[in-house]
Amino acid sequence: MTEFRVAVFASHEGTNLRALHRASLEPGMAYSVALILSNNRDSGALSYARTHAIPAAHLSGLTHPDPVELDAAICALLREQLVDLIVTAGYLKKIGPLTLASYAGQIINVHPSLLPRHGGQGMYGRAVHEAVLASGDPMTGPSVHLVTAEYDTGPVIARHELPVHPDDTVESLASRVLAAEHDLLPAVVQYLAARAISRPTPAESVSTPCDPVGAADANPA
Ligand SMILES: Nc1nc2c(c(=O)[nH]1)N[C@@H](CN(C=O)c1ccc(C(=O)N[C@@H](CCC(=O)O)C(=O)O)cc1)CN2
Ligand SMILES: NCC(=O)N[C@@H]1O[C@H](COP(=O)([O-])[O-])[C@@H](O)[C@H]1O
Repeated sequence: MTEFRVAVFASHEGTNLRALHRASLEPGMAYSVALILSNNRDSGALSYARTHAIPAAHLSGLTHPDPVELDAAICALLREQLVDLIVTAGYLKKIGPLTLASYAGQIINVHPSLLPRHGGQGMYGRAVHEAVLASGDPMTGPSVHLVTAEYDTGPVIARHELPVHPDDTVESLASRVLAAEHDLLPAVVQYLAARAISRPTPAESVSTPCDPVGAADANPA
């Protein structure tokens, strides 16, 4: 493998996407941001893609009302773009079973709390920091984890622990955690890219097809 191609999924501003892309341009970095995908056609993430000439797509319930077809379209685009790793960063929709099966072990997410605390359905953005403050936790910080079927339940790959200050607000906590995400996520992606490039791909390894039959065959029940 000579190039490690990363797809970034974002729903709104995409500050993590920008940090990942900026980091990828530094000397010695082993990955490139090859595709940006958003479920929000007005997102800052798609604006960033346009201004930086990064291939991008809006795929959502608007473009594909049927969730199964949306899942298949996302998976097919990833295969077409020869993506090696998917990063969800501020992406607020569930990755579907077809894409999960086709990219098992190749999808990571950044979450703004120390998982497994304060994750799951409804736990995104402000709600996470509100939960941290309400719990009285002395520590918080971003987690990067493998993406599995249910929200925020995959194995944690890395975390960055930060103290919660007595005078912290949702805004001050969000700002400090987000800044830590912008360092942690590129470091994790760089590690995964360098590891993949250092390991020759076994000749017999094949990508798992996106079609339901192919995916099922590849991962028999
Ligand atoms: N299959 C998976 N998909 C995704 C995961 C995951 O772990 N498995 N992580 C999320 C990111 N995330 C937390 O890090 C997260 C995002 C969104 C939600 C949520 O409750 N979303 C709402 C819809 C919100 C909206 O449409 O504006 C919902 O599903 O009701 C929870 C956690 C990315 N995908
Ligand atoms: N559970 C998902 C979640 O809360 N994701 C969070 O969305 C924020 C915005 O990201 P962005 O600035 O990169 O768009 C980030 O803090 C990210 O951890």
